[in-house]
Amino acid sequence: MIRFTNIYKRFGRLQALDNINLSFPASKSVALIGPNGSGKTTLIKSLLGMVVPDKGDITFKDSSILGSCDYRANIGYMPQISSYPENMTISQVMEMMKDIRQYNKLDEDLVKAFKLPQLAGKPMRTLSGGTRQKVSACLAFLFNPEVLVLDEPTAGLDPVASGILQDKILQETKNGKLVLITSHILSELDDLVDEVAYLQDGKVQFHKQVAALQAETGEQKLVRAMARVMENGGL
Ligand SMILES: Nc1ncnc2c1ncn2[C@@H]1O[C@H](COP(=O)(O)OP(=O)(O)OP(=O)(O)O)[C@@H](O)[C@H]1O
Repeated sequence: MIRFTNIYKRFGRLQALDNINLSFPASKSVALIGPNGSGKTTLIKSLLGMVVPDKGDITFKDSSILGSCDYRANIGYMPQISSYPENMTISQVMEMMKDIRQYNKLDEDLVKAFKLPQLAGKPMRTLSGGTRQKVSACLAFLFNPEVLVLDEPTAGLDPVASGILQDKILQETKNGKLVLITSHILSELDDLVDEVAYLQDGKVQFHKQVAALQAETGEQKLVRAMARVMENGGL
């Protein structure tokens, strides 16, 4: 569904993405992991059109997205740090987004599960970090996109909210969507992701099915499997 081919991105002297080749199919949930500064957010932003690669191509359903913007309606994005019109209330932000976006069907599962209607009148500037994250999650899923890009989605969420979001991710991959997740909390990715792409210094160290990783390392938990991979200097 999404393919990165020979993607390079440089910021000054720093090679943030260094010949990235990755392909992600529909109906899968994929973890993008790697140390701080390894290029995960830059990769995500290049898919979203927020960073323009120096070289290479990115395709969505076999069509190049570079220089195009229509495909963005098919991607829901939950950023690591969100920025909203701070004086608007939650409901005003949601209504504004509905006015801007084209959509066939709204998906309000998370809006209901997070009980956002009860908070609808609160201005964005007054929200706790976790509630802001909930608003971001609701907006990412609201327009029923075919691809979801979630950057550190559970950071700041309490365990109940985290569980609700994880269940939603599992349900949507079953419904045929592609979900790309970055997270440093590997324990939260257990039972959630089907594949892992590991980046380091802007390069893909490996991209594997979780089942293959578990079989190769003899470890069921992602955190332990990843530790084995590091010990062995990559598989
Ligand atoms: N706009 C920019 N200008 C200059 N350097 C940038 C810019 N964006 C990212 N970088 C640099 O590119 C490298 C990759 O950053 P990126 O945010 O993609 O890493 P990351 O893997 O998402 O890290 P983290 O886990 O900390 O979120 C870092 O060294 C970062 O400082």
